[in-house]
Amino acid sequence: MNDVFHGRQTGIGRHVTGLKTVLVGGSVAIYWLLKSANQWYYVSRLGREQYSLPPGDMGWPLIGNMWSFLIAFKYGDPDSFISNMAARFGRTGIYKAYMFGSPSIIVTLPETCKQVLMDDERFKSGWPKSTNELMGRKSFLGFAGEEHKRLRRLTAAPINGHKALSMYHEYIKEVTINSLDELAKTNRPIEFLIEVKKITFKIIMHIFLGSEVDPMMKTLEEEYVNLNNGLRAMAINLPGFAFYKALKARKKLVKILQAVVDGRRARKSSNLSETQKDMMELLMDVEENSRKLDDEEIIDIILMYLNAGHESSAHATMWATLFLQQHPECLQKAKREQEEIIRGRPSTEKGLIYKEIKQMEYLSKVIDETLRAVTISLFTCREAKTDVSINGYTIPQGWKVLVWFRGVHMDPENYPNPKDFNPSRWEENKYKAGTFFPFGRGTRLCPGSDLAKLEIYTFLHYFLLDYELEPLNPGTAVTYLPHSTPGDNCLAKIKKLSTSSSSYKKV
Ligand code: HEM
Repeated sequence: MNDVFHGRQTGIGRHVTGLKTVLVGGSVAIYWLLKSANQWYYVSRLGREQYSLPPGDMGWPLIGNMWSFLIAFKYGDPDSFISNMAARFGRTGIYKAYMFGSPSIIVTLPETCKQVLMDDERFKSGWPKSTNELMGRKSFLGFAGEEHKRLRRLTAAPINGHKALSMYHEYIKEVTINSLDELAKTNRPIEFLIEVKKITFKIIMHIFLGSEVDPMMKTLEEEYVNLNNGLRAMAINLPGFAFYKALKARKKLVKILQAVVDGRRARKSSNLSETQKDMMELLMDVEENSRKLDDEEIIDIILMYLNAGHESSAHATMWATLFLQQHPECLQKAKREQEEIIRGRPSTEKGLIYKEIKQMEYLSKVIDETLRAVTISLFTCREAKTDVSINGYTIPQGWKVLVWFRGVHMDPENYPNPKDFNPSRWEENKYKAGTFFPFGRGTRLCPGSDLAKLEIYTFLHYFLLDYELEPLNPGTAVTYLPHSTPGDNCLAKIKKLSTSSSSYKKV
């Protein structure tokens, strides 16, 4: 009996084991099929080129590698996204992946990044359609070749060079001094990042639109927040989604800017001298080969510049201040340098002189180290115009190329102990040349880099001499998307030092 029972049980057991094997085998097969589907779909149709693709893994259907990307950047160590690829596929510095809805090649070695950024013959801008839609079809973000060059030439000159920058410097000082004074007077906790954003927004508005939009500053700022949120969201144009809100914000911003253009055209000729003209005025005056820029061009270019020109500078300024607060020995060194500058200043001068910035050797290392450690633009995006061979690997035509600046800046081969904030790594002969890309490279090199640095130097000069940052939640977790940001936006008190020494007058 026992044997019969036992025998029957063994029979059922065999069935169960068989079923289990089928289920496990089936799951493995489904897992394998799903895991290979993307790779199979995008790679197999390349023909012979597939055999020279870089190593990598194209992730799951539709989402590709976005899970690993989001998990690393939202819940773990952001740099594990690239270091895991290096661990799995070797330190080739070039990997195939599927990112942001496109088959992509990620490049992380300095030489490879440079090769891509410097080659306009074979690569073009690769931002998704949604980004171009939000920035405007006539902003030059999506343009290539001669048209890109022309619009760059027209717009980069007025915000670069000694003459333009020394003129803007006066306004930057005024806004910085007054804003810091007000922040210290509130004597209550403020979100430091948000307050710095207000400063950089005011500055960029002034440079591009003069004082005309001052009464609308708050509305413009709010609409820019919505526009920015949409730039990093899925392009779903349905109520409730960030992209939908961003398109609405764009419409409002265009309406405001159009009203400014109309007002100026109605006033016909302004009496402003060339140096007093803001960017809108300059763009309205441009005439090349008897062709003037139309309203849509002027508005899209300004809209793009205003967007690119305030958030990034604000993050850099906030992080430099916070890093110094967290590293007292660097803070003291930076402070001593500013005090030294003041001591050498003629008594007739009341505030920071533009040319004194050249004397801020240590502060320049602090700023470079901040730009490296934070890498405000994580990556940029290009698209291969044709099949391109790099380091023996093929980048197929039409694939996106993600130039992963953060990967370069956080690679211990380029920067030992990359997570440490260490301005002294920028001392002569200590760093590896060609490994620093805070503002990109090539024809799309950031046209606002000098202006951004001027804002940061000016802010730090006054801050170091006269103020102290007291974060209320030191050690608060950092979020990494879209930019590295303290979770509490750096909730802090700004205190005026009793030894305040900048010798400025409130403007
Ligand atoms: C710390 C602050 C800033 C950082 C880290 C930064 C970073 C960058 C980077 C990496 C690029 C190159 C993108 C590419 O290669 O595709 C870029 C482009 C650009 N930046 Fe900046 N930027 C900053 C401030 C500014 C400011 C203040 C302005 C405006 C006055 C500005 C305007 C632009 C524009 C218009 C482009 C597009 C250039 C083109 O496509 O030709 N940026 N920026």
